[in-house]
Amino acid sequence: MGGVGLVAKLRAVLRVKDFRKLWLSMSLSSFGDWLGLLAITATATSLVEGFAAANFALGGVLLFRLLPAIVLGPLAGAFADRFDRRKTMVITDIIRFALFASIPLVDNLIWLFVAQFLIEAFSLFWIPAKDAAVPNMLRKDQLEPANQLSLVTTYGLTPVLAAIVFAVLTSMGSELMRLIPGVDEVDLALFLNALTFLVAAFVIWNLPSISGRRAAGAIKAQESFFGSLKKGFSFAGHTPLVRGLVVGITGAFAAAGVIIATGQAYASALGGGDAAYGLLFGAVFIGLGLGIAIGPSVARDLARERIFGVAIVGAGGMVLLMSLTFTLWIALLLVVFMGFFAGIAYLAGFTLLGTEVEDEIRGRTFAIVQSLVRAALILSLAVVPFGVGLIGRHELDLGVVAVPVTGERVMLLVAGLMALGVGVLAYRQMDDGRPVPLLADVVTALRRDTTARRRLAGGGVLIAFEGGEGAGKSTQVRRLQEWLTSEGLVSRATFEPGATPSGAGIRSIVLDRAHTGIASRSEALLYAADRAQHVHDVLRPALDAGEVVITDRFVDSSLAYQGAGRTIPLDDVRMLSRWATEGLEPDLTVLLDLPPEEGLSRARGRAVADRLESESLEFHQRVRQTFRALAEAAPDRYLVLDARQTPEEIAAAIRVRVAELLSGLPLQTLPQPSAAGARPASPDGHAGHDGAHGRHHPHAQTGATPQLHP
Ligand SMILES: Nc1ncnc2c1ncn2[C@@H]1O[C@H](COP(=O)(O)OP(=O)(O)OP(=O)(O)O)[C@@H](O)[C@H]1O
Ligand SMILES: Cc1cn([C@H]2C[C@H](O)[C@@H](COP(=O)(O)O)O2)c(=O)[nH]c1=O
Repeated sequence: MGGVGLVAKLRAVLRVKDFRKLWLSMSLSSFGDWLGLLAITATATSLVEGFAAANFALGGVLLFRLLPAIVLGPLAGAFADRFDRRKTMVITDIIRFALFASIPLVDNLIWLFVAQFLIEAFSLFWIPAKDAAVPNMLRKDQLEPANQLSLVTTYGLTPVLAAIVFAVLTSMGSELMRLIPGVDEVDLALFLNALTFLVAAFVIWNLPSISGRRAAGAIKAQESFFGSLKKGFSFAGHTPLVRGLVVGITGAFAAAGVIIATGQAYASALGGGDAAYGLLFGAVFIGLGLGIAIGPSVARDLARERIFGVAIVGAGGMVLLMSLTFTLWIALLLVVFMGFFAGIAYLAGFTLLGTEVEDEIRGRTFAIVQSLVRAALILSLAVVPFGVGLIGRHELDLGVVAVPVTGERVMLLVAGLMALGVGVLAYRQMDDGRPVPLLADVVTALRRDTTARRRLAGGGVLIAFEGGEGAGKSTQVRRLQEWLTSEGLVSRATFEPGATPSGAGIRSIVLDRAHTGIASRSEALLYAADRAQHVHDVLRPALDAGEVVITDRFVDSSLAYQGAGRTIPLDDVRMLSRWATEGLEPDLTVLLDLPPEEGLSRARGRAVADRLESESLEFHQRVRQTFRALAEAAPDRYLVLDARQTPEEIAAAIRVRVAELLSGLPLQTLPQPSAAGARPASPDGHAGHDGAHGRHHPHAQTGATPQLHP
């Protein structure tokens, strides 16, 4: 029942009808875009003669693609925030259809540049409108899988599909000319591309939800266009989270520009030619794809604000190592990792922009990021080749070895350092001051240690006492609570079954010997129902308040009694308990181990045997063996004690282990430890507890655990 798999999440996202339609039309446009890029670059080079001219034409196409964003990007964002997003998208799609279709019809390089510039300019209005609309169609938790789907489609699937279609069209070349006179494969690709925009316009027209509140006229233009533009910049500059995202994404793209610009020189320095360059290029995409696809499940519940900075630092580290690498396969590995971290950062940044920025200003924020990203790319692509040329190729003689110092390596080193710097800067800007140290946060997230994560985040500490009948659990729970109180910590003692009003009813059903014939499964369900209520009413609230919570029995009792005792498969009982507790696990389980004969005789000396105590000795032996097996399987989380020792000896051993567990954690502390007396025991012999009331100590405060004296 653990985490929901990615496939299930994607399915859930695709079940949202409007998002599904938008995603399909986005995929179609993206396919058209890639096909168009291939066709346009082919057209550009075919319209001129000679190697230099072809390269100039190619560079011109890319420059005209990136250039408009710098000037028009922020304007487009303000537009997306002020006007009906659906109409903006439909109109820009129709214009892009006309512009793409005009390229083969006009068949001229200047017009190709102009059309390319205009297409890019209109795309700038389409993208923030779409980016800002998507978060309104989905729940917050669905945005990450939705972004995963969109990014993998745009950068993984559609370019490959477009390349295949283009290759097929190219191979059909002359056939095609015969079939449609005057139309070659490049023309056809461009016409096809144009058509995808027309289809997208039609689909989007039929998606009123894209307009959001704008369609209802809820958003009135109270400020001037330039006023709203200024507000967008001021928001991005003054909101720490957005500022961190902008700095991080821009810096990361500047570093990416350096890698693109040095790629060929780096590949040849590694002793490879075009093939090595191709491999390095492919490795980036493999890494990116992996980062986007599996990054969230690796990072799990690490806060996205933290993942973002950490991933940029990770990518920077990889680039830094690349600059020092002389072996192709190591470089390839580093590039995959670099892409992996970059993919994680991109997805986290994109998702945060969608979830954390209000709809009202989202379009402008996306647009500012877009513009800065493109500006950073252009700047890197323009400046880096100069730097590489200027530095040239040298050798640094270190006596034992001569180290080559080359332009591309120095540039990569600079890019790596720059990424490290912006990663740290972004992390500092975006960190919301959570008390968990970064390393512990990352390690516990990677280990999926949810219990340690709760503890570290000030979410209290849960200690469970387990063992057979009469093992001395209630005695030790009471002693531990008294000691914690004397040490100045707010603690709560509770028990299962029966600590809540409904639980008390369940307790009397399951333990009353008059209730014969309760089926094993219904017994398991009754204990699970008691536990669910206990977690909801008592354990969770107390933990959320940062208390040390001690429970006399928890999940292990169900595993031992209903699992081993009643012979219900352990996995079924485990699943049921996990569902009832929503995955809550103790930080420490103290197992008081005692031969059942001895425990039963102690218990019988106390009161008449209840329904469970009256079970056979074999039943209780199976219970004991299961408790022990559970403890053996996870020794870090258990303290197993021989319950034949004196109560004092047992209590002392427990105090030592608990002191170790609590050391340095942020917990609720009592202002004056001596003033707080121990709580009285409840009438049924269990240590005192606040039960369902969930009261918190009136003068308690959260702070680091004081020095404990076990
Ligand atoms: N270490 C010990 N040695 C001998 N007797 C003990 C010890 N600890 C507790 N006892 C006694 O054993 C009896 C059962 O103790 P306690 O109620 O603490 O056990 P328990 O594990 O909570 O039992 P149950 O699960 O049946 O409620 C009590 O009479 C108690 O005084
Ligand atoms: C939580 C839990 C308990 N049991 C059994 C174990 C004992 O026989 C009783 C509880 O009695 P106690 O005096 O309060 O210890 O219930 C169980 O079978 N399954 C469980 O999940």
